[in-house]
Amino acid sequence: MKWTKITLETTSEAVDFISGMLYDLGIEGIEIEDNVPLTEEEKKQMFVDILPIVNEGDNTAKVSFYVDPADDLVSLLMRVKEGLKEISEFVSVGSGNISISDTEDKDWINNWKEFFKPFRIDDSIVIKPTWETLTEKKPDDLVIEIDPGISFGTGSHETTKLCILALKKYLKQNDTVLDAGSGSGILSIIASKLGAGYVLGVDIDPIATKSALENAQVNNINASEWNVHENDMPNTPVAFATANLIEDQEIRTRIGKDKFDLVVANILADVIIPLSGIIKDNIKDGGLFICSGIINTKEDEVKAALEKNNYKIIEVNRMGDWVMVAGTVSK
Ligand SMILES: C[S@@+](CC[C@H](N)C(=O)[O-])C[C@H]1O[C@@H](n2cnc3c(N)ncnc32)[C@H](O)[C@@H]1O
Repeated sequence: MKWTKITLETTSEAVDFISGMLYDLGIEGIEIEDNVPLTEEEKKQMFVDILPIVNEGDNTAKVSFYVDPADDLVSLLMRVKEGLKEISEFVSVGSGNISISDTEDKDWINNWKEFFKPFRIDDSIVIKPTWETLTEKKPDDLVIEIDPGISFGTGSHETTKLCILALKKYLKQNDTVLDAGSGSGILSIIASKLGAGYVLGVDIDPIATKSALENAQVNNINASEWNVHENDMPNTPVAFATANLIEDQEIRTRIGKDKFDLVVANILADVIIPLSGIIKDNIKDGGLFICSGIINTKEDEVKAALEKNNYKIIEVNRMGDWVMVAGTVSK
């Protein structure tokens, strides 16, 4: 199958905002050609879902992404242009020229693999692509093996890292966990390995739920402690779909009194804001909502939504242009 490749010509300082805007439009697998050299630390943290192609140079950049030619390209490009206009109000977007070309499926589905190498989230959590060999391992390392396929969730994106660090800090042994927008299953798997009693992953994308199941198997997650469900109502907010799943008797029994100890959602600010209100009823008194996928321009909106819904915000953490907010529920 041929894909349509869209390339935006822009500036280095606009790249993160444009990536966030495309991400808000549901576009993943973005490719960046950035003419500002990265530091060694930045290279380590680079978002592998966004392939880094780094040149020395002049502050110009190109952001490319791929769409199915059957999609409504005209509407999408109009939304991209509106997004560029909004971004240009606070940062230079350069020429903003857009070019369109065709490409083969395998070009972008597989070539990112060469950039995805084992890496550390912190001093004890290591993410390893399933096809790589780990050369340096400490005795207490928790090694998670991941093949995200074309789903989101290599662990290298700042939002995933922020969620992993929060899970490590707050998850208690035997907690019941909902991973809303589970993608490759990376957060579900880590929650399970950190001692969760039961984890339910939910994703709108059937390719993601399949990949999450495969990754759970690779990581030897006990099927009785883990489950992933497809949100088969694509136009329904994840919270409503989740509430439906919670009607499932087996799941109700597993999570106990229909409520989770912890909900983690790395989706998008625009999904998290309504989700925070709806999901609160499915979080135990004193339980925790960890949310990320929030570009920094939306931090205040998300915090206001949590406060309005009576969460007590206990932590806000930031990495690059991305934010994680954690709030406890008190009824
Ligand atoms: C940013 S990815 C996060 C993946 C993984 N949890 C991580 O942290 O790397 C967001 C995921 O949410 C899913 N998603 C978006 N909207 C959703 C909805 N309404 N219901 C369920 N999943 C949704 C997407 O398909 C995607 O896999």
